[in-house]
Amino acid sequence: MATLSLLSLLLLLPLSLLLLLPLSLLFLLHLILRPRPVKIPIKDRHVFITGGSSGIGLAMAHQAASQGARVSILARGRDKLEEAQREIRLATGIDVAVFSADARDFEAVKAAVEEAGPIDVLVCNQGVFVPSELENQEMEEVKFMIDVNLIGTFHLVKAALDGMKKNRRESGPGSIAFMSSQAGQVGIYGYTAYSASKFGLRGMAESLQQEVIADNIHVSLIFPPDTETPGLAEEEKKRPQLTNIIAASSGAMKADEVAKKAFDGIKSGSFFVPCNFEGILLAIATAGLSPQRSLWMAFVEVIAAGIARIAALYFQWSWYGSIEKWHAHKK
Ligand SMILES: NC(=O)C1=CN([C@@H]2O[C@H](COP(=O)(O)OP(=O)(O)OC[C@H]3O[C@@H](n4cnc5c(N)ncnc54)[C@H](OP(=O)(O)O)[C@@H]3O)[C@@H](O)[C@H]2O)C=CC1
Ligand SMILES: CCCCCCCCCCCCCCCC(=O)[C@@H](N)CO
Repeated sequence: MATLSLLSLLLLLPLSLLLLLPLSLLFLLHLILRPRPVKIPIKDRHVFITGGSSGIGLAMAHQAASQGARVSILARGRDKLEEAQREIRLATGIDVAVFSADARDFEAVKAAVEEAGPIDVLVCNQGVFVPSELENQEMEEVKFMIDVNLIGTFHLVKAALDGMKKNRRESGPGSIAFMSSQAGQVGIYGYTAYSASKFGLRGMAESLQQEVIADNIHVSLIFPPDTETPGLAEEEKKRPQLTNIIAASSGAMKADEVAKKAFDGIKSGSFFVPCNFEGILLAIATAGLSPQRSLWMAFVEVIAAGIARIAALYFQWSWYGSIEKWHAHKK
């Protein structure tokens, strides 16, 4: 009898410890996770999407309209805006409002945002990408990417925030989403300026979330891989071969799929919004001091941190291998 209970104790003890460890970790995380979970509805709300006349932004405008949102889209080109409007009307029977403005022009952005009316969900998706080694890129192109992708997003937030904060109590939680890129999580050959503009969005998003949380506004950062859009088709004409090789580490997606992931992330109030499997790995590997609302994701981040670092080092090994081979081949 005594030996039996000793035996069961010997077996049960490590077993219960094994269970207790993850359970107490989950409990601890449950206590400390901030900001708290939130749900952000789309239906009957004003969704304002920049770069909504093409690619990912257009796919998001489609989806928002068919989910019953009031949609506004902003871009520079009038023709593409009107074409997008026709296309969405044809597919959903819904009219989106269109605004022609350059995100680099603060006054123009302010005028458009004011005319559109208070925003519930702001999607800053406008973006330009001209891949090149920095050595072969003029400063003009560097500034172009920083201006449109990063400063343009500042313009939008500055223009929209006041209206978004007002009426937040009546109309429920609001969202500000930034379209980053997987190149905003890891530096990629040929993307010195583009990656800098997208990494900048992360610093902006982390700080902004702290500033607007008390106003019930929730920030999302979306990280798509290569996505089939008119923009990518243009980009591919001049992409350095090494950029192609390294970017192929993550599978390409369709604009519709990215738009769907983006809205799922926005609706669940997720701070990081990865779009594919590699994106989930990247999100875990680059979690850093980012806010996390999901208990499950926080748990995975803690448990997988070491493994994720090994995976990251493996990718660096493989990329530097490609770079070495490329230079050897050139000689
Ligand atoms: N496609 C991809 O592989 C990936 C894209 N992304 C990001 O997703 C976003 C959308 O990309 P994608 O759909 O491919 O791009 P597209 O080139 O297909 O569309 C870009 C949109 O942004 C608008 N835009 C560009 N410059 C400005 C500006 N200065 N002011 C206002 N609007 C502007 C364009 O309209 P107009 O030119 O008329 O102004 C267009 O509506 C970008 O931020 C991009 O960096 C992230 C990862 C991968
Ligand atoms: C730890 C595990 C890591 C997992 C895999 C890492 C894969 C990284 C691939 C990065 C691809 C970048 C594509 C940028 C697309 C883009 O923004 C341009 N098309 C311009 O629009």
